[in-house]
Amino acid sequence: MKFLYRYVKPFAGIMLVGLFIKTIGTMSELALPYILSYILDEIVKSDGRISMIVLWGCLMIFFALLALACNVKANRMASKVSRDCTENVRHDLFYRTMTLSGHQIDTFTIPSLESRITTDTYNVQNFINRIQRLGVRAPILLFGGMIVTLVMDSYLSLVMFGVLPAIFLVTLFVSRIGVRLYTGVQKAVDNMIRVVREDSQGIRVIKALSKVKKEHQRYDQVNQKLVRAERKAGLVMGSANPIMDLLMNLGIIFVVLLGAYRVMGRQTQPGKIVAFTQYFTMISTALISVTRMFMMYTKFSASAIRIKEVVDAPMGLTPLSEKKYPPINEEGYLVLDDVSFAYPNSKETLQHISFSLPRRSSLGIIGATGSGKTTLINLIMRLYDVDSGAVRIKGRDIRTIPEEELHHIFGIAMQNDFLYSDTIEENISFGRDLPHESVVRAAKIAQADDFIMSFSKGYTYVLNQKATNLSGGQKQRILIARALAADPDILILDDSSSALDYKTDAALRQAIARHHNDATQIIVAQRVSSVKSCDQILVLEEGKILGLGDHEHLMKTCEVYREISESQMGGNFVE
Ligand SMILES: Nc1ncnc2c1ncn2[C@@H]1O[C@H](COP(=O)(O)OP(=O)(O)OP(=O)(O)O)[C@@H](O)[C@H]1O
Repeated sequence: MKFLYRYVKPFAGIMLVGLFIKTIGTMSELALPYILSYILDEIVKSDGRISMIVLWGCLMIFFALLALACNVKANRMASKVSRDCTENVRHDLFYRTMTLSGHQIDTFTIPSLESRITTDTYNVQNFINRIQRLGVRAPILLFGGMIVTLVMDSYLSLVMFGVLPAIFLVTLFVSRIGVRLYTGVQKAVDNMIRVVREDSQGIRVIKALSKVKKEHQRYDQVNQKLVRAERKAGLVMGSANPIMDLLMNLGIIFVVLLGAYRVMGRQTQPGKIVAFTQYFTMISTALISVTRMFMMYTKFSASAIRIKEVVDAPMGLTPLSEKKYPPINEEGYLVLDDVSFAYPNSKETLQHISFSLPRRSSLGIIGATGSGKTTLINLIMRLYDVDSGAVRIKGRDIRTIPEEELHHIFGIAMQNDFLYSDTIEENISFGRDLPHESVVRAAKIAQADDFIMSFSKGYTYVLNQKATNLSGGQKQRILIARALAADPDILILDDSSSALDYKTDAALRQAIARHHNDATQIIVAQRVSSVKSCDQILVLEEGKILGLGDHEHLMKTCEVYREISESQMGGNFVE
């Protein structure tokens, strides 16, 4: 796995030390049955001097303690390596997930990205940990045990080896079935989590529409599916270990019976039989571990590939060379030049969009739902790249502007943006360490200061998850304050005042016009009243421009705009 090698490489030294310690521990374990047989067959039989028995007994205790100390130390080192190594994988994976282009996110899908960061990294951590713990121990016990027993009594060893293939085949079979069954259990768990998530998010509407009983039944169904999957897995896997124990016990019985026969014929000694039973347990346990490691490898490599796909995904939106997209000397501050765009596997969402927005002017965008308004904003912010045409700011193609620089130009509030479960202050400041005065100023302009100050804790009032302790209009005003707080050059309000009453909406627009007259504004709205005073209004329909101009111009020239306007307010607006 070349991809993981770069993450494991920095820990190669500590891993080697850990493996060396593990080797000493395992060798010590391997020595114990041999010493035992030596005590029983040689020392007890020769003169039985108690001092010698104590001496060899102490040696056994020494090896047992050495094995314990080495294994504990090596296991701790293995845990550290797997933890630190996976931390780096997770770090890179999270960073890359955050820097994927819109196209890439659509292709990977969000649930899949979530499970790559959680389940897949967990599988990788588990494997790196196990391979260090068992990767040395199991082969040494397996092959070392075989060699020692062959040296002690080759005849008995061959009998013992005869049982091993049966253990190997049963382990392989059980592990294969186990993977399949537990994948089924995992799917059932995912399903249950999905239903719980949906129901807990929609609990209010479920209650309001008296759907509690129906949702209860839906939950019961997925819950029962999970129980059935777990029962099936439990039944099959529950008999796996006893079968394995049975095979091992049968092997031991063979060894003891045959050993007894050979002891009677003076071909071997009783101490060796005792040692053989112990070696047999060691060897078969090691064999089971090796087989399971191979099965684990399949799961691990699938997860590693899924992680690699994201970490090594080509940087979708890196700045491109100005040679390819040279700056243009033009009047407009924000210019869209014949832009067309389609989402993957979809028909063209935007077609031939052009407009030029002077600095400090405002653009309203209006159109039916699904007409492409948000998509246009996504392109202006370069969350997606245009398929053809260009978006330019101050004559520079945005594809040539580094992401950090580009995104500093914008302040944006979207309709369903998220709020953290944190203080209102932090939700407005948004990790930008803005001074308190800037936060308050933004909240005042966003018409949010009054309701914030009505909370006893004011700006330190803590929001619930998903801000359920705020009304829809209050949430929108906090989001608008967030967009305003850093004094952006381009302010984008994407359907972000839809929950405000007309009066508050009008006050908000006036305050923005007064305090942010330096900013170039783009306002996406469903209400004509929200865009009426903009310098230019863009009317979109099915991704095409139907009209572009100010309110008066559009009322005369754009039938769709006139219809929307008249249907909403009979052509007149309450400000
Ligand atoms: N990530 C996406 N992948 C594929 N298609 C998408 C994606 N996002 C939006 N679309 C589609 O693109 C079209 C335009 O969507 P967009 O969100 O831009 O419309 P909108 O005018 O902002 O709508 P609304 O007013 O309802 O927010 C819709 O048909 C939508 O289904």
